[in-house]
Amino acid sequence: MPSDSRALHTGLKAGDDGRSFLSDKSAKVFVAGHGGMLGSAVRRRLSALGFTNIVGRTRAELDLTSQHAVDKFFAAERPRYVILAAGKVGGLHASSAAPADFMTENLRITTNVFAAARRCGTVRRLLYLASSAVYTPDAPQPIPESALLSGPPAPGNEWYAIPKIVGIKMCQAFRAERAMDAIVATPNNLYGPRHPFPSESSHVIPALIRRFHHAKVTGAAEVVVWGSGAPLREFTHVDDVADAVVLLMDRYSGDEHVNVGSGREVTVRELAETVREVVGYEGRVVWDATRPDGVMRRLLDSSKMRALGWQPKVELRDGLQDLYKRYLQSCVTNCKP
Ligand SMILES: NC(=O)C1=CN([C@@H]2O[C@H](COP(=O)(O)OP(=O)(O)OC[C@H]3O[C@@H](n4cnc5c(N)ncnc54)[C@H](OP(=O)(O)O)[C@@H]3O)[C@@H](O)[C@H]2O)C=CC1
Ligand SMILES: C[C@H]1O[C@H](OP(=O)(O)OP(=O)(O)OC[C@H]2O[C@@H](n3cnc4c(=O)[nH]c(N)nc43)[C@H](O)[C@@H]2O)[C@@H](O)[C@@H](O)C1=O
Repeated sequence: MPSDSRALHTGLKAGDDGRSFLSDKSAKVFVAGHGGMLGSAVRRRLSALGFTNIVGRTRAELDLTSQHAVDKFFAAERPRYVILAAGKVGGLHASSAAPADFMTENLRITTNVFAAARRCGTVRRLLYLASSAVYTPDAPQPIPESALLSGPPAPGNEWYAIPKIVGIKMCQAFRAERAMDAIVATPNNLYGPRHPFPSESSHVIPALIRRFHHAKVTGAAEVVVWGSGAPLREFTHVDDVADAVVLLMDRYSGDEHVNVGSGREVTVRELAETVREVVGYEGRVVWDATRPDGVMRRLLDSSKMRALGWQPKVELRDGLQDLYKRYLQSCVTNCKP
């Protein structure tokens, strides 16, 4: 297996013509999932850097689960770079509530985009977004990239994790066949603007912002939070992850996926307290032990990403304050409990 991009798809890897990603700003970049939380952060970052030819499609315009539609799109658009940030995503409860949808949609999106990108023949580099969910709960902490496939993913989360492992392996397979310069970023829990705010299926941060806000405006005496409060999580702001994605597109071409995490852990209890303070809710927090904790700890070893020059900038409290401000702005039209 090649350890770098030498000889990958002759003429189609970043840098062959002396151009790195960041010196190729008029090239067409397809950001799949450009309307999502991470995809929109990547698009904002690329625009700010001066990229002039960013292409995105909503799901209504291009359903990535349809191979025919994806082939047609790639044949017509012929992008030079692809960032695959589309997929079915959700919190702890979401994938166990809809296992078949998580498996089929995420596998289809991955196989369709990889096949079409290869067939169209213009793609110099493709970056796939995996997830820290790929690691087994028994992995050493902080979790190195080498822990991949050292054990099964967390029970209940395999429907999301296994398609993500397939995505990582897909990149390695395409590299092994010298078919495409495909690389992988593996972020931990993300938060930021455009975080979806549905109830049961959302991640913890949007769920808590919404619940504390609703309790504040209705004068409720308590807010119920899931689990014991003891699990540790490493949250990373999407703007920091977007920086990592750009950096990898520019400087990285290797078989191994690259972890992306802020390096700062908090317990769910500390998170709930911070959200309570940011929202300004003065009532009690009650822990619902009938709800799952999920994995007790999942801290990534992101030393490889840092060695490439990445430095996360957004502090959790600042990111939460910004998110709550945006939530209040969106409440003008829609702020259901
Ligand atoms: N959020 C997190 O904590 C983490 C996320 N990741 C990964 O990062 C990536 C981005 O996640 P995030 O931004 O949070 O997710 P979001 O749910 O915010 O965005 C996902 C995007 O994918 C699009 N999409 C989903 N299905 C299809 C489809 N069939 N055809 C076309 N577009 C589709 C959505 O479009 P639409 O809105 O129109 O449905 C949306 O724009 C994902 O691969 C995720 O697994 C990794 C680690 C943590
Ligand atoms: C990155 C990773 O992210 C996800 O895994 P997760 O970190 O377990 O996800 P979460 O945000 O849902 O929960 C974090 C913690 O928070 C606690 N918690 C408290 N109260 C609420 C609450 O109200 N809602 C939710 N969702 N969680 C709550 C909850 O009990 C847990 O301890 C997966 O989607 C996984 O697939 C993935 O890729």
